Amino acid sequence: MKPKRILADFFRKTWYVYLISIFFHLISNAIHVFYPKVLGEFTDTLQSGGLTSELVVDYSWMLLVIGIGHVLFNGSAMYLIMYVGRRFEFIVRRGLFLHFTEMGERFYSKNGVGKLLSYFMNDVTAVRESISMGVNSTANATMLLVAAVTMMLVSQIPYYLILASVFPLLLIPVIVVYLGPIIRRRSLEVQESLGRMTETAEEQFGGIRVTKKFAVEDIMNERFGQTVEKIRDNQVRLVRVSSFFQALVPFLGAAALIIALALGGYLTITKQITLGKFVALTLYIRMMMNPLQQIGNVINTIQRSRASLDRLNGLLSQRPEIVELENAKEANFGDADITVRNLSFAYDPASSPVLKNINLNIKAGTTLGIIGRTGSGKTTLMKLLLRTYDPPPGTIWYGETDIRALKLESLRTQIAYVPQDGFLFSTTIKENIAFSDSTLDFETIEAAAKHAQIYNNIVDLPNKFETRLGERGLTLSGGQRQRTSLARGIVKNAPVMLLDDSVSAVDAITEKDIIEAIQIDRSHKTTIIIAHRISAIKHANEIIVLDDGVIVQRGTHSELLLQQGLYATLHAIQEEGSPHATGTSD
Ligand SMILES: Nc1ncnc2c1ncn2[C@@H]1O[C@H](COP(=O)(O)OP(=O)(O)OP(=O)(O)O)[C@@H](O)[C@H]1O
Repeated sequence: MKPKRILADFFRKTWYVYLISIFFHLISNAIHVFYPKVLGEFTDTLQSGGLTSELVVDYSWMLLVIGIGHVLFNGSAMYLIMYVGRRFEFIVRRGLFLHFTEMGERFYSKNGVGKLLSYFMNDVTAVRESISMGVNSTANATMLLVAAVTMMLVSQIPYYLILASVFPLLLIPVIVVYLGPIIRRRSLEVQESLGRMTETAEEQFGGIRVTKKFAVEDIMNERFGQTVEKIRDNQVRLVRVSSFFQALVPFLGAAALIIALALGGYLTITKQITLGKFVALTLYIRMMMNPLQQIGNVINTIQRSRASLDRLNGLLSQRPEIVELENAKEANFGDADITVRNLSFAYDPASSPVLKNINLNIKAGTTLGIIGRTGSGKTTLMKLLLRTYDPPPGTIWYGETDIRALKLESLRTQIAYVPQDGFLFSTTIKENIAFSDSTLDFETIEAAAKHAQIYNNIVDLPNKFETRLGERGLTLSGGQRQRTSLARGIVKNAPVMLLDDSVSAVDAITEKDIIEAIQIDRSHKTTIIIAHRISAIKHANEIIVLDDGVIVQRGTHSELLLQQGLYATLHAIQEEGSPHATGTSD
């Protein structure tokens, strides 16, 4: 896979805007460099006593035209460059977002939200600034420098005088080669510490309620303070070297001016050059100082933004780990059994497997219950059935097709997945429920809310289904959120439904109502239910008990109760006081 080169791609699309802008800069500078020449001629005319009031008016007009022409073309050139700079931001941010949506769970486990936000904010802005300012100032400054040197040459100022005056400026490239990599390295450190700060801030805002409840604000402040201090330290290291560089450039410009004044002054006094040429020379050298300063800034900014550009290119070059086959098939789960064959899976090849040799056959239209201790691999199995992680080839089959041969989008539209902590968006409850299909009619949404036992809570809210979550602090309780998320899964009416401990936050009576509703709703559709409470799965056609990644028991509720094992133990604990607690079964 070719590494991503966002800047090259962008320039390929927008080169003509830059060309027009550079052309405008060219005209603007071509006009501007007449300024010292006109003033030099004016000085000579004044010195020779030939200055008349008509000539004063003519010179004034010339200077006015030079001024207006310069401003007009320079302004237009700047506008164009700024405009494409903003387009760059827009295109890259959109591209980044698209890229993020393609990345899998493993990517998000490794990269925190804060770090990803910092790519969006800091890095994109750094690159945009450098290309806007960089192109503008470099084009402007280079042309002005070339034009100023050319004008000096054609103004019959002696070459040795020009060479001696501009000599200090020739040292700039040498300094750039030496300091550039140092600035780049330190900028990378700054960007990385900024990323860490955003990450910490995001985490701390997310966990602020826990922080307050544990009254550990001081510890959190201290932790956040450390990330900010790290930024400060890195910034200071960067500023030290970049300020030195920025100061050095005008210093060399000033040295050039001193040589021009001393040597040019001597030649003027000894009548080897005219006063007009001396004035023009000093004005040209002065004129070169601004562009030199600009070039100094630009080089500085470019070095810094190269660190950001490398980060962005590196990020965009990462491929999603779950890749669809070229000839991937549409999923059609209407009457497809789900088969799991010899499935073993580890999140990290270096660590021990989380699932070991799992074998299952879930007949189309039946219900499978999964129970097991925490950390036994239940959610991992769900994730593999959804292919949010890639199972080994040939281990999970929908009908006759290996899951890896299915189109990802069609696989996931055929499955309704309801996680334990379903995320709700800051939009209306109706939109949250109809998340998979915004065209759903209201009756369907209402029916799903009723099945999920959340309907009565919703109609009690100020705007019922149109109530916006998050607005004016309106939030739902944990159980209400879970049931809304369940309604979102039910409304999808998918051939396969995966409920991952989706009724854990409701009371026993509500759970019973929900399970009954789901049983009716999905009587001929495949449903897999993970639960910690036996009451949520005991109706299933088959129940498996997972322990440390292994299926240790399987059967129906009554079959499992007859076996001595984890299931009966769990049942006894949950039904304390019932006959199972004393070791008998029903
Ligand atoms: N993204 C991940 N990367 C690495 N290890 C993981 C990841 N997700 C889960 N694990 C590990 O895999 C094991 C099984 O986790 P899993 O979430 O499947 O268990 P579970 O049975 O669903 O647990 P619970 O009942 O608590 O939800 C655990 O040891 C967990 O630490």
